[in-house]
Amino acid sequence: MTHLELFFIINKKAGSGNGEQAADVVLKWLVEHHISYQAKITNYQGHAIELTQQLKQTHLKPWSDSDTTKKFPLLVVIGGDGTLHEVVNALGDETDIPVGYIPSGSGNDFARGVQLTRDPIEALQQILSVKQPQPFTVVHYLEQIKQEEGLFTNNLGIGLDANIVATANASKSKKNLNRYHLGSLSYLLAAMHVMFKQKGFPILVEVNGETKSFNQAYLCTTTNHPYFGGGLAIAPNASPKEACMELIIVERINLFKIIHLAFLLLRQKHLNSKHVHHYKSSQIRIVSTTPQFGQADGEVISPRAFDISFSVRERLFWL
Ligand SMILES: Nc1ncnc2c1ncn2[C@@H]1O[C@H](COP(=O)(O)OP(=O)(O)OP(=O)(O)O)[C@@H](O)[C@H]1O
Repeated sequence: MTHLELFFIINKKAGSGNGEQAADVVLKWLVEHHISYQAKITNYQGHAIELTQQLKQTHLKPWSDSDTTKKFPLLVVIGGDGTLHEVVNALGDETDIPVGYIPSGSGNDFARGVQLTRDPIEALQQILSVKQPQPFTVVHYLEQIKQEEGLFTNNLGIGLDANIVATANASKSKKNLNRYHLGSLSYLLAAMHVMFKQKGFPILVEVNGETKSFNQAYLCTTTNHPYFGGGLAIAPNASPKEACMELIIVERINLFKIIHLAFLLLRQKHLNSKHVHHYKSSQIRIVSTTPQFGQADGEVISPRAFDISFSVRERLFWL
């Protein structure tokens, strides 16, 4: 018996097939323990948005409407950061509808950021034992030029990190590596390629009442928790439990210095570099006038200019 009515959204393709493996063990465990559930499988990019919107119409409800005499309908995502991103955005302002999560992507940065186990059965048992959701910070973004808005759970980057994700997704090697469950290696290959190709670009930043301009930005990432790129601690002190986000700007420097900085990043010492600028705030605006790739939670935004304002929101997760 459980106090929850479970609705799963499953991306079997996440993590080069990890999603399918995780779903198999989780659903088998539930059957063995006589716990009923409903499961919906995503068939294409964006499908998790549609499935969440359907469930919102029919079953899901805000935690404030929970009734102790009835099972609470809980949406649980099995997939990676991109699938979670779609679900959180489909729920939008309804941040009081909790989301459970069983991470099974390749990067799993959100799971790292909220210190959630990456063992599917442990994550499931945690969901079943929890009695109420807990709030975490997510970040709202509004891009003024194209009038687009959304939420991210991890980070939104303009420049290098976005270029790496776009290059990896476009590469033929990703498909081949995915066949051998080595999808993450395609990001490393793309990083080595793009690190040298990414040019500096001008940005303007408004943060904590000050306006700052950078002529040669290289990486410009706003983040909700420490990790990006599958466990790299770009903002080691960021916390999704605090009502603020962090902005990291790295300037374009020569190749030797970039390589040195990459080693500092691996040792979480990069914030000491004079080429790395670090801000913490609950509101940030970034203007980037030359077309650059963007990425939100690992989902690519094709090259464009950005005038983007960030603010923090509280959202409930069932973790
Ligand atoms: N059946 C499907 N076929 C192809 N793509 C899908 C399918 N279902 C979902 N997707 C898309 O797959 C993309 C990647 O999913 P997700 O981010 O969950 O996995 P991942 O990239 O392996 O994990 P992470 O982001 O944690 O590294 C998302 O954009 C999602 O919309």
